Amino acid sequence: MDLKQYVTIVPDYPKKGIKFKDITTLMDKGEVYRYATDQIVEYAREKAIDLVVGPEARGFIIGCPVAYAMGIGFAPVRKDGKLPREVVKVDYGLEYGKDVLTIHKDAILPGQRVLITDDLLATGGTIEATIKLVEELGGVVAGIAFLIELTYLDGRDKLDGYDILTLMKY
Ligand SMILES: O=P(O)(O)OC[C@H]1O[C@H](OP(=O)(O)OP(=O)(O)O)[C@H](O)[C@@H]1O
Ligand SMILES: Nc1ncnc2[nH]cnc12
Repeated sequence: MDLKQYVTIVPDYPKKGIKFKDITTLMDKGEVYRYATDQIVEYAREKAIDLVVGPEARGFIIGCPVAYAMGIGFAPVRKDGKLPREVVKVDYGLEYGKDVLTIHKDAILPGQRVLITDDLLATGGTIEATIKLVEELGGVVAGIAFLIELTYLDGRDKLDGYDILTLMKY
């Protein structure tokens, strides 16, 4: 299936010069959303994943159905102040701003093989920060899966040494 036809490109959102890749027009078509999810599930099975971790908010959209299909857990990475118990934190930058990401301290058991999911790899700041959180808790980043990779940014360089699946490149 050609997934790209279901992604809508929105110019100058949320800032002038950004070509926003809107995946809602992929997600709202059940067979297309399932096809994309199934590709990531297949990858996660190959990597013998124990736990899926995804950053707020679009990492949840990709990661939760994968975790459900595999019968494994999902641990959310959230922006500062959103998780109710003890967290570890990291600062990060992204294509159009910067922020703080957090994860619950007990979200990952040491040695668990983690799949990190997100909709899109841009500068790589979000996933670089997510990797730091997973590794700080003793998790092993066994794979990273995205729907979309923006190859005109250098996100992949930040993730050097990690195994990456991307379903679409722009
Ligand atoms: O590779 P990067 O430069 O870090 O950019 C990619 C990140 O930016 C977007 O999330 P955003 O922070 O806009 O949050 P949202 O999912 O809550 O909209 C996107 O969903 C990725 O998580
Ligand atoms: N160009 C883009 N489109 C959609 N989400 C993004 N997150 C960071 N850059 C993005």
